[in-house]
Amino acid sequence: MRAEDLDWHRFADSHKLADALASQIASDLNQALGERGSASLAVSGGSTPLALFNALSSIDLDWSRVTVLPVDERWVDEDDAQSNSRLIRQQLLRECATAARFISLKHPTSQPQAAQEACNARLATLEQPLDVVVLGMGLDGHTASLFPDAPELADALASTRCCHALSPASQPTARMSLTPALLNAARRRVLHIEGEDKRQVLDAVLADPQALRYPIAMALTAEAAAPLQIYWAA
Ligand SMILES: O=C1O[C@H](COP(=O)(O)O)[C@@H](O)[C@H](O)[C@H]1O
Repeated sequence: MRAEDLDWHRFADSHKLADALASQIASDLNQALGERGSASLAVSGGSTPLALFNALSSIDLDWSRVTVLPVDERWVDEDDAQSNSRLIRQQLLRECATAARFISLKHPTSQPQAAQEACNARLATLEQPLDVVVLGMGLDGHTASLFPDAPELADALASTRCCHALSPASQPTARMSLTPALLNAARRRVLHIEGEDKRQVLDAVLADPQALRYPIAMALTAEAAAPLQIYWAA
């Protein structure tokens, strides 16, 4: 696959991107509510989605029938500044979106490996496939918490379950990540990246799409349920 074969949505800045992506997500969620009575949205953590969360939280839809969950979690307390759950609760589940149901990946175990069964059981209550998945990407090519230097990466990529625990050597905390099996089955799949440096990483991935070196390559598979849309801002 080449960069020009992907479904690119390019924006001059993060705010224009956030407004456009929030409108598309709201439209997808409304369609799901109309067709199935409920909707689901899996979002990334980190710093990139802040403007998106802000734009989405001000959109009026029936959030009480929407389930929101993180695509990954850092194994810290949910009130820790590093917690993706905390970020989503504080920045997305407010204003119009306060009523959304939230599914956390965090469990009270010291390591995520001990919570993998319980986390998979919790996720099994979700209606599948997910309606919308918004992935991010790090400069090392990781997406969700599928890190290139995690010993569990190959197992997570091959898993048929919903989530997998990983311990990336580069990260201060272990992680829980949704798996490609769940992420790639979504009705809408978006990769939200910003900056020239991340665009160059994506170019490198396309030139050498080995999933273990660049875990984001798992999202570029032709076997996914929907094409991957790239939302990029300079
Ligand atoms: O650690 C994480 O990093 C990625 C990328 O984060 P960003 O700060 O570069 O936007 C993120 O997508 C993931 O959810 C998060 O846990």
